[in-house]
Amino acid sequence: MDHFQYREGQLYAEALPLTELAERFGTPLYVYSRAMLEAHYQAFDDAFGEHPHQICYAVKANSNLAVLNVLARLGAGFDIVSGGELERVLRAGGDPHKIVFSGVGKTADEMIAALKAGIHCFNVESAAELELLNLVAGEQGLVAPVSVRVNPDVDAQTHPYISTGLKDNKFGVDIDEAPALYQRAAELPHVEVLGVDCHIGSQLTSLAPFEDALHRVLKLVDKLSAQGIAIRHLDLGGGLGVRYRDEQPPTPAAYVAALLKHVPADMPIHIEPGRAIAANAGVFLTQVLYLKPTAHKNFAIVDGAMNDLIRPSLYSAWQDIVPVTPHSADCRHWDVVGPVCETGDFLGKDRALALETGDLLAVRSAGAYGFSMASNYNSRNRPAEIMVDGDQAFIVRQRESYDDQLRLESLLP
Ligand SMILES: Cc1ncc(COP(=O)(O)O)c(C=O)c1O
Ligand SMILES: N[C@@H](CCCC[NH3+])C(=O)O
Repeated sequence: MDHFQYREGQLYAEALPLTELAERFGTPLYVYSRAMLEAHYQAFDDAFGEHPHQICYAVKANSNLAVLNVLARLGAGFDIVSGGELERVLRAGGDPHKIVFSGVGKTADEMIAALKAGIHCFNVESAAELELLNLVAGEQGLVAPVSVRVNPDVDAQTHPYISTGLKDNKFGVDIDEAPALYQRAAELPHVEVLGVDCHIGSQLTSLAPFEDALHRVLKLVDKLSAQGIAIRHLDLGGGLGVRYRDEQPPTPAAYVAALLKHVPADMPIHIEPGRAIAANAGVFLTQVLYLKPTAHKNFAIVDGAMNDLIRPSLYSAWQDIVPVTPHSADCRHWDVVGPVCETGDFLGKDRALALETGDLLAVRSAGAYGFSMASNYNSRNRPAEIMVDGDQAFIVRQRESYDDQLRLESLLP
């Protein structure tokens, strides 16, 4: 259910009008719906039924502590890719035993922190990483639980920047080379083989690539079993897409059903959804500063920019932009652009909107890869983040101040 709905001519977040949130907290502003985060998580969890599983929310999608905490309370695990994400999960009350650690460039320090925290599994992405992990774990007097992230060479049919399961991509270990690496892992004293991991890309809108990848993973599991290496879980990654415009991604239920069709009933499955949990649970609220109609194009200059929400600039991603209080000023086509000094600074192009200066706009589907990819480019303070829960709104991250931005810098003596 969409909890960003119009009521009496105003867009609401759950039981609160967005106009009220803009007044109280200012713009630009990220607004999340707790009910939607929970419902999206629950949809995955319910879909597994009795099948043993762990949903490891991909922290990179939205790493706000309150978001992580809401999910941790539901029993979520977490997929992390850095020491910073580990720290966030721990501070948000996440269970370290439900953390999987992905990423091609884990440092020794990050490995140590994760080992000490007692994470569930390292998703190892290269032979060199496996050797370092073994060494580091040995030095700590510990054994590192591992899966090898395999690259199955499957085309995820998504934007080339967010495809990860092709031979050309930097991620994972060529699936044909995986048996040898597992053999090596089995021989190393300070790693213990737990599972196989695979993540082929993000914003997938059909099931076929997931199923292709799964077939290849299951073949590998058989091969490994013949080698005497038992696999105790499958981590099938994240990547389920969402509807930004007119995409029709499979539901979590259909996605999970497609996986379960192929996997033996006693084989635990981990998945790492990020976007499908967070994207549509958030909006990015921005206010029109100036209208600049020209002979060729109409520009609506808003107070939110590419530093706050970079997906449109980075991937030419389309996100819906809707008026918070629709009115009947004359409707034109606008490029909705920010104050940043880059031609590529836009939130949307050629949008049919009736606009007046001071209007509030909501960029939909902004809960994932929104704030988590924000920067201070042009020395702009990053926006505040608000979590709405029914008729209550909580500041879950304050708006940055100039002092916040400059705290770590200093002049020469
Ligand atoms: C290893 C890994 N797991 C999970 C995810 C989450 O992907 P998504 O947000 O598309 O579900 C990503 C990002 O693509 C990833 O790299
Ligand atoms: N950041 C990307 C997705 C990359 C997923 C991370 N592996 C997006 O906004 O769509």
